[in-house]
Amino acid sequence: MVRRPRLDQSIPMLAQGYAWLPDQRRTAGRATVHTRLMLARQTLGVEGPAGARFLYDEDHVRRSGALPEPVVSTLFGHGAVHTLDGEPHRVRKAMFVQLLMGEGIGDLVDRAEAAWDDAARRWAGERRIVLMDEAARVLTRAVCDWAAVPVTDEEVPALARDLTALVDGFATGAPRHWRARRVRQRREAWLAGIVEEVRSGARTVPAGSVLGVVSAHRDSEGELLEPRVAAVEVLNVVRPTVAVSWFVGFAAHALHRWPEHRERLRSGEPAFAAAFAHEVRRFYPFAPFIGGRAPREVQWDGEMVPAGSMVLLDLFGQNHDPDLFPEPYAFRPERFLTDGGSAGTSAVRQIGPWELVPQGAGDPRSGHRCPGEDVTVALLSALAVRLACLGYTVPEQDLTISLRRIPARPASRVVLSDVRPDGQR
Ligand code: HEM
Repeated sequence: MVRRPRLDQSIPMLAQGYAWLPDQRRTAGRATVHTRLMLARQTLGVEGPAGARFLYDEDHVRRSGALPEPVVSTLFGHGAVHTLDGEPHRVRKAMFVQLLMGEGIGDLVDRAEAAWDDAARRWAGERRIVLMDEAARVLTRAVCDWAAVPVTDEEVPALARDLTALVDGFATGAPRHWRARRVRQRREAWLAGIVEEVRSGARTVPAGSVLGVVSAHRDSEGELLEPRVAAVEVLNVVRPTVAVSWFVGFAAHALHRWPEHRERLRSGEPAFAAAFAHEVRRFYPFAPFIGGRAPREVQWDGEMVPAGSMVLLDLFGQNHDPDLFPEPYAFRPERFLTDGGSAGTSAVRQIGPWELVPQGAGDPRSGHRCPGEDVTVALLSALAVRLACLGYTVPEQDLTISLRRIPARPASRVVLSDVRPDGQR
């Protein structure tokens, strides 16, 4: 039996960030911990493949009405796929799977590479650049073109800032939270207007594009989505794609700390680039945990979980579980390769659905696992290779990554100077 705290732990959770659940597990000496969140609601923290399986079973945990209002009003949007269960979720999720898990993502990657190459020529003329901001612009340009969201080159920097703000403000009471709420109101209204233009025929979009598919999507009742909800779902493609800029920042951090990986990335060996992307996603803190609410009393790990309790899966904790990833605090892309990672002969090893969980666990087609994982790995692999091929200097700056800040990032957002697209360092 694990000790159950009486007081709400929301403030310690926000103060400790990614270390909050791992610390509680260390104190309790076991993988399952009890705590209280969201006005003292009983909360169970789980970790590991069995805990993940438990959470992804809809008999045990439901999402509808469970996600905290501040997260829905900033990161996901009201009515988002993240907040649905059962048949409504299945129908909406199929739309995302169709858009994000097929061959179309090659086109998105090509656009991102072209936008990066354009930007890199400009960086060469500048005294210094902030890499995470630049990567957000590159990704905004690419994903808006790919998704058929109409944005001019002049509008890209402001949109990139807004999309970054939506990601940056979900887990804090600081001003960046209130900015994210305002941005969401404004950008949803803008995109809802565009959806209405598509539906009325005033705007034409390529068949199969994100904007076209979401505008025409019918829910489990056969109804079109309200324009505002359609806008939420277009943002749920565009916003997280731009969030890959966090991983680009972490990739630069890794290349700075462990420059021995640069040469192999530069060689363009696809398996190594993918393994590097997986290790960046595993090693660095980004999505802290996921959760939902128990619809009825359930049992887990010898613990009674009352109806209405929150259940959280510790994503950061599981990605650093030594039973799954030996020496979890060593940055080793080779852990994701066959043949111990020997150059030229290795491929990416099979990764179990409940093992590596930076973007959730299980099957993205049937559960809530992120449908954008293929997009993330493809974009991150491509941009990490380009980053490794770039010549630059890393000037004096604060590259520390605080585990207390959610979402974490290098404090300086990675400043580069003397950038040379030719790759001479
Ligand atoms: C930037 C890196 C990304 C991270 C760290 C990330 C992380 C996550 C996490 C943790 C979830 C929740 C899983 C769950 O609740 O079980 C999720 C869901 C989702 N992600 Fe991502 N994601 C990323 C990129 C993307 C991209 C690039 C897209 C789309 C292009 C995307 C679209 C979605 C959608 C639509 C959902 C909701 C799935 C559902 O509820 O069924 N994500 N993501």
